[in-house]
Amino acid sequence: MSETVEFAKMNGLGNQILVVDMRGRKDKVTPEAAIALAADPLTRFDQIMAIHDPKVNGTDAYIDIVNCDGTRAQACGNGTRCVVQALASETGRKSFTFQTIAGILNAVEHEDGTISVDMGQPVFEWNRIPLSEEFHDTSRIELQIGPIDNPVLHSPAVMSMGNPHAIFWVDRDPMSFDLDRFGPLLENHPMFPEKANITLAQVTSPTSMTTRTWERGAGLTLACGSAACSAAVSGARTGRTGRKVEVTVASSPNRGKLVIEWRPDNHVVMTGPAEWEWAGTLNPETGSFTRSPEAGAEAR
Ligand SMILES: N[C@@H](CCC[C@H](N)C(=O)O)C(=O)O
Repeated sequence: MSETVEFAKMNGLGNQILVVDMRGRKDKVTPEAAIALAADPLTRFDQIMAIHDPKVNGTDAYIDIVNCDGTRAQACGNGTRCVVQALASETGRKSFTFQTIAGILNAVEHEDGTISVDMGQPVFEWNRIPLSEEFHDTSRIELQIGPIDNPVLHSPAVMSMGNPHAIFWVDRDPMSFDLDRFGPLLENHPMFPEKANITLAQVTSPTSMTTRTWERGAGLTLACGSAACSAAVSGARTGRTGRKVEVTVASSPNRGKLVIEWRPDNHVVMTGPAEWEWAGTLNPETGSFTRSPEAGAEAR
């Protein structure tokens, strides 16, 4: 049985995150542990952000991202902000460089407590998203759901922000769609050999939009940062918005906001909050856990 590690229950705009400290160890959080933690109402989460020792010079940590169904993800914007806040409060430092499966990310905590993460460069090539069918123009591909002559959702923009995303532009509040019905069908559509995160996005002005996401491996979450980045890129790419937008995440508590800028150097920078909730220890092999008494053990 492996020894326990410390973790923090956090959230990024309501996206439920467990930040797990795996530094100094060779093992990983197992899919079985993730599924067990996700099944307990107290530790129910969307993503685990497991902090490992750095693997390459010039980085502060390797981040292993695990969805609540036990699968691995290449990117998690909201979770990355949580990692920054956790490490900033531990070390007093303000800027960090992380490695994930998708590459190197730089992040900084600002004086007001908000955190900016450079999410890297969007990828539009069909075979790198990946799609199962060749499309030269991925700003609008042929894909629809609902009646053939009157589809409910159609012609998404597709891209990789490290992880695969499909953005369906809609003309009313994304909360008014049955995303819990269409999300699983689209996530698992044969067009996406590695599945996809499915987002509904509505333009509200040249500098603002509203989003709601069905996440690959996690389902309906309250917020998805990489989806907000993808929607912002798609908005600018198709001329719907400028390159810097305020994204209202419709499903998040109080319709929280992220600022997303697709910079001239092609990098996408996401800025928003992160919130610490409580701490505990867990077994990364089994998922058994204990909430630390000073953080309110009465709840367990
Ligand atoms: N919540 C995340 C995205 C998490 C990963 C996603 N479910 C996937 O499998 O690609 C975010 O804030 O970006």
